[in-house]
Amino acid sequence: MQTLSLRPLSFLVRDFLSEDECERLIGLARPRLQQSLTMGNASASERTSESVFLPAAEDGLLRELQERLSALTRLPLQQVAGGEDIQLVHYPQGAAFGMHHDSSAFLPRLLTAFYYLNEVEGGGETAFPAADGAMSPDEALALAEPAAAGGGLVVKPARGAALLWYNHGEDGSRDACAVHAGCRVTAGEKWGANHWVRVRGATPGEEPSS
Ligand SMILES: O=C(O)CCC(=O)C(=O)O
Ligand SMILES: [Fe+2]
Repeated sequence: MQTLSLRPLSFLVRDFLSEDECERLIGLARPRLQQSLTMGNASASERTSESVFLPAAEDGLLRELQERLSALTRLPLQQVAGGEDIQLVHYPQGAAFGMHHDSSAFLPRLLTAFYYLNEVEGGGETAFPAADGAMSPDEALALAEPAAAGGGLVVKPARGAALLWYNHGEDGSRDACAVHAGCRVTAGEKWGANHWVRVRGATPGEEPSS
C-alpha cells in the first residue's frame, strides 16, 4: 500500500483484486449495461461512462469485497455493507467523467474505493488536480480535460488495483481537495468499480453507533 496524497488522504493498493475477480465483476455488469443503454438511459455529455449498481446479495464476491474493504480500512463491516452497493462503470473509447466531488449532503460518502478492472490502452486516469494544494478546488472544477492540466495527483489504471480516498477530513467536514475526474479514455475501453462507504450514522440500515 502506498500513500499518494494527504489532501485528500489517498492510497493505492495493488492487486486488491485478482484477475479472475476483475473478470467476474465485468461479467456481472456487462449484460445490465447493455440493457440500460437500449432503454435510452445513456448519460449526459459530461458523464459518458455507463454504470450499474450490483446488489451484494447476488454474488458472494460482492460480499467478500465488503469484508475485504472493511478489513483494509478498519471501518466496521456494518458501515461498509450497510451503505451502497458496488457500482460498476464502463467507459467506451472517448468516454470520460468530468470534475466532481463524490460526497454531498444527500449522499454523504466518507470513503471512495475505486477498483480498476482492466488495463486501459490510453487515458482513463483518475485525476485530482487540487490534491495537496496543487490548485484551488474551484479552479480544478472548471477544468475540461484535467489530465492535460498536469498538476496534482494523476493515477493510471492498473488491473486489480484499488485507489482509496477520503472525501471528508478527520473533523467530518467535506474535503474540497477531493474533487476528481475520470479522464477521457483515448484508446481501448475502461472498466472500474466504485465502492462507497457512507459517513457513519448516515446509513438507514445501520444500527445507532454507541
Ligand atoms: O473513472 C474514474 O477513474 C473515476 C470515476 C468516478 O469518479 C466516479 O464514478 O465517481
Ligand atoms: Fe467520483
